[in-house]
Amino acid sequence: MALVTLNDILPQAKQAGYAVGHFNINGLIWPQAILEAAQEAKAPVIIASSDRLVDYLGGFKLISNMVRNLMEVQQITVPVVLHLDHGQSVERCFEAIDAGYSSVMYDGSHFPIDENIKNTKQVVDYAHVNGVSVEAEIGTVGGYEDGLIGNICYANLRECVELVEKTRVDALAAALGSVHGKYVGEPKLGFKQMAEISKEVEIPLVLHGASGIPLDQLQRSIRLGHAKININTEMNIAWREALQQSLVENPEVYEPKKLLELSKQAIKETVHEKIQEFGSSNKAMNKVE
Ligand SMILES: O=C(O)C[C@@H](O)[C@H](O)C(=O)COP(=O)(O)O
Ligand SMILES: [Zn+2]
Repeated sequence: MALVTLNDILPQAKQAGYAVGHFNINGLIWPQAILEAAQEAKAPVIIASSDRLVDYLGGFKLISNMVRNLMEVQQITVPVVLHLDHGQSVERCFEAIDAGYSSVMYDGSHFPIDENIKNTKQVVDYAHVNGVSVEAEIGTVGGYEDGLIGNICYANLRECVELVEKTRVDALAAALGSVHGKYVGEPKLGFKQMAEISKEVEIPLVLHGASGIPLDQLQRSIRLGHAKININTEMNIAWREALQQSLVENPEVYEPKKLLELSKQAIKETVHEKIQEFGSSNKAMNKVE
């Protein structure tokens, strides 16, 4: 199956009350594990490369070819989106589109709203002509974002409505108290503001920094319009713990493939767990009406 866009999978997820998992890649075993889990669970899936890691991973073209080739080799039949996460400039989004990504996020959240809207609109115009979907961001997710440490800054309702109307973006990440990386203490999402934004903004919402958010808060966010949920940290913690176990248990082994097998399984198990939590298993066959 060819890559699909957010528009092929998020509207029906929102309507039916589940969310599609967005999983970041940090090396070859991540897309392998994510695709295996999604295929086994019969779940649509979003494979994302964060802009801050694109060059480290070999560049847009390599990532695009890698994901397409893995889909062929692994005989993947579930819908897969290849998405640029936290695109750092309009030009970087154009590069990802030219390299074959089926979706991009332009992260203009650190700009004043007028500039965020102007830049997001440029990305949307180019993306839509090329059949690619676009996610935008308003407000600041706490923790590590876009290569910078940010303090939480809630999305403003009026700005969300204005950005969506003026740019015709396909999905909106409205910062509402979530944090990238590990939470210190219990996550507390702003459900009052979430309900207000969800009422006024018709397009699917995106939850960043979802690692560590308890199931009840995830499910409440899904009921309030979140159809895309981003996970990176939980996969990486599972990877690290399994790698450490492999190294301790096999002091004589130096073949990377053997040492990495357990950590690949750990990534896969995390993706399986999240797919169950988000309610997207067995949703791969839903077609866009
Ligand atoms: O780490 C990145 O660059 C990607 C993340 O920002 C991703 O967009 C995300 O929101 C995942 O959050 P996490 O699970 O809390 O790492
Ligand atoms: Zn994020």
